[in-house]
Amino acid sequence: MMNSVLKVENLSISFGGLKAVDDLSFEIGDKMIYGLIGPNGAGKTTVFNCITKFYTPNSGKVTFKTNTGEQINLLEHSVHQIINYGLARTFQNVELINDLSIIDNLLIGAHSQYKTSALQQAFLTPRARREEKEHRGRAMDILNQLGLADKANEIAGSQPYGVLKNVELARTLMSRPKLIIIDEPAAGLNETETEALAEMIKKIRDYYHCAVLMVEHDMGLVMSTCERICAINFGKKLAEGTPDEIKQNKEVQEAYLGKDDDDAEN
Ligand SMILES: Nc1ncnc2c1ncn2[C@@H]1O[C@H](COP(=O)(O)OP(=O)(O)OP(=O)(O)O)[C@@H](O)[C@H]1O
Repeated sequence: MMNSVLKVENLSISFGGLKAVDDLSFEIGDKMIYGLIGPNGAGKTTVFNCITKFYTPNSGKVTFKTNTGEQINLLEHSVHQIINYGLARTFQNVELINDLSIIDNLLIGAHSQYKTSALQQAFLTPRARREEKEHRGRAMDILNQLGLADKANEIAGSQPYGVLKNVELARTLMSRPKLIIIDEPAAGLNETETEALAEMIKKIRDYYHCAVLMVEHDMGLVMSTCERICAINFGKKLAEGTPDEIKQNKEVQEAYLGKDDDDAEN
């Protein structure tokens, strides 16, 4: 049996008469970079929204191995609890505070980790000051490790979109995640930025030993980054396997290109 960090079992959700996700199961191994792919409207974002608690599925189970090794059913916990258990996410549109520096944006990402109260922080008690210093040190270590140290004091709003995507990923590390879920990371990036992002995702996994689930439309990024891929269409699993297995799978090819390749080219 796989040593998994996330196990999705028989997940289903309907909107009116439409089965957006239909009895879907897949499993992500510890420290694995995993891709969930599918054509437009396949149900990827809906799966993502069920895992991150934005939607409540009609049925199914999502088991997550927390940073203390405990197995929990995510569907029974609040979003706030989930972050503390070691599950972090990024958004399709970068969600950073434009007026703050890059390092301050990372410090905001550490918010769930603070042990001092808001009042202690407001009055900068010695304990709060110590804690702030620790978090600043960790933020700087992360920026250093990921090659972003020279950007630490730059104002987020002044940076190109590609850099901000990397910063958003760096910020997730402040909560010491076991799994980072990334929603359509290539959206809005050019080819060079997408390649840089792929390198960043691999670095994050290698240095911080966390698994990554990427929900993505762009096959190039997924094929070059993921170790395993689950392809879905109409909410159902089409195939699961290595990038090569997925590339060669007839059903996946048909879902992306249409049944007749000649038609797809025209
Ligand atoms: N809140 C909702 N209400 C009604 N229908 C929805 C809702 N969310 C998603 N759907 C429908 O569920 C299906 C799956 O949509 P979803 O956004 O999950 O696909 P996707 O694979 O993420 O597509 P894309 O690559 O275009 O983002 C679609 O038919 C969509 O219209």
